[in-house]
Amino acid sequence: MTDGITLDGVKLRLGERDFRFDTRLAAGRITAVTGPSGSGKSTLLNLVAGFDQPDSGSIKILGEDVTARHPSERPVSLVFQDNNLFAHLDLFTNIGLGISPSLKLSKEDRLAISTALDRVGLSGFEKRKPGTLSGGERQRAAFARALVRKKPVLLMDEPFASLDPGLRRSMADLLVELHRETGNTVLIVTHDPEDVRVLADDAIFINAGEVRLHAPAESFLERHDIDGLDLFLAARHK
Ligand SMILES: Nc1ncnc2c1ncn2[C@@H]1O[C@H](COP(=O)(O)OP(=O)(O)OP(=O)(O)O)[C@@H](O)[C@H]1O
Repeated sequence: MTDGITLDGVKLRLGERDFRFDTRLAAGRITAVTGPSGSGKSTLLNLVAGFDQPDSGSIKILGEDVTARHPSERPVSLVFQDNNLFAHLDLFTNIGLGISPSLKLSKEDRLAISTALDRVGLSGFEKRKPGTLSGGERQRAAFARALVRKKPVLLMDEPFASLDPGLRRSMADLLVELHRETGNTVLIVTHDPEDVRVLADDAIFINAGEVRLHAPAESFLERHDIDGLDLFLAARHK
């Protein structure tokens, strides 16, 4: 197995909470990140993205040690809950920033932005500011920005949480399509066992700051011997 993301002896304390991650995630696979609220799912993504720094241990992405690297220098795209969209810039510009922080955009780049907006169903929204969009539209805009960045690692924190079931499905299909095209390494935080079934190659279950199970999606869904996992598997997205 080629390593996509490795957390080696990573320890971190945030307030009163301790986290320990010793995990290797295979390259080129979609891994669902599950666990109860407050267990450490977002913290795991923040460590990989570089928004949280481990107190000890190291983090590698595609074999390269990124522990000391600034978030902007890590080969990752993010779709996080707050969408990280700039309120004063229109959607076209927000997505363009995903390609070039100085907004030096070639003709191909501009075409890629239009195509990405089209793929997430936001054609015609180019001039809109994030504040004029619904929560689900903002999530889709964040997804479009991840599409144009073409980084080898994609980190998604509940990216479909504000979408209705129809849109969830089409965004999930788009993610799988993108993954087939690029072979990127995807971590997706979800509270929905259906996402594990439909989207994921592998799944991990985090509880109280540690990975308690890491398994291929199919066998993950059949496990009944892990504390707290039954509750997750019994959940149905409303
Ligand atoms: N900067 C911080 N200072 C203190 N505590 C923090 C900090 N960041 C996170 N925590 C705590 O660490 C725990 C894990 O947070 P995290 O956001 O990783 O959980 P999660 O599994 O993503 O939860 P959810 O499903 O609710 O989004 C929570 O109890 C949270 O309050």
